[in-house]
Amino acid sequence: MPRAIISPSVLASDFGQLTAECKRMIKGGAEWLHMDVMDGHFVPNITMGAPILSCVSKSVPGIFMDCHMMVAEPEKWVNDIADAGGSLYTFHHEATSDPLSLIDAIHERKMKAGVAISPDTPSTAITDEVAEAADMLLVMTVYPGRGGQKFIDRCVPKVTELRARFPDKDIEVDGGVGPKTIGVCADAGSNVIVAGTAIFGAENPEQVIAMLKSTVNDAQARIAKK
Ligand SMILES: O=C(CO)[C@@H](O)[C@H](O)COP(=O)(O)O
Repeated sequence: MPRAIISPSVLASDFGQLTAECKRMIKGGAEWLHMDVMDGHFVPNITMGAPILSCVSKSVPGIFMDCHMMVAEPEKWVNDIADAGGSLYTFHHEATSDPLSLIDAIHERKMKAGVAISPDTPSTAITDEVAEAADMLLVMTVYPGRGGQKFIDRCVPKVTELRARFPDKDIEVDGGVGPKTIGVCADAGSNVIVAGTAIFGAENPEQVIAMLKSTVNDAQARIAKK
């Protein structure tokens, strides 16, 4: 049964705050830290790249960096992100023509490989071969590009479809996920939860992390009994 993993999407305005928030989230129960890498091409924004991630991994020992590569040429950054200490390298299905070779390249550098689909990409775009080679599938529940957007409900059936096809795979949801939307995500079968605004905007982030986690674990137990 896939276990609940909470991966806060770290929001920070400087490096000191970034590392402090990562440490606070780990202390507060987060297993992973979701690092949004945006290149200004695949998405309009530019965020951080390998040099920042390298500093984070050195400053936060033991961190699991869940690197979400919102980039136009995901093949280009595998070595840099691996050298920077990336743990999971998730690329967008829409950004590559050869996902299997990319997954091999990611595994060669000892990172886990994730495949993301944007809201307009159907779950069937992820073939059985690609899903089986990958360690995680990411269903975006907003258009990639920035935090704080409204959860798109019509993306949820894609989680259900992928969970039915791949009962043991880690399935991540990302975008507008929080206490109001976790129920449908968990019931659909997602077990890796990314949340930015819902965690960082809360008075008590630890409570939100615990609530997200218990909702997923309860849903997974129900799904396993069916
Ligand atoms: O990558 C993205 C959006 O592009 C997400 O990781 C968001 O940054 C998550 O933030 P919230 O939607 O939870 O505020």
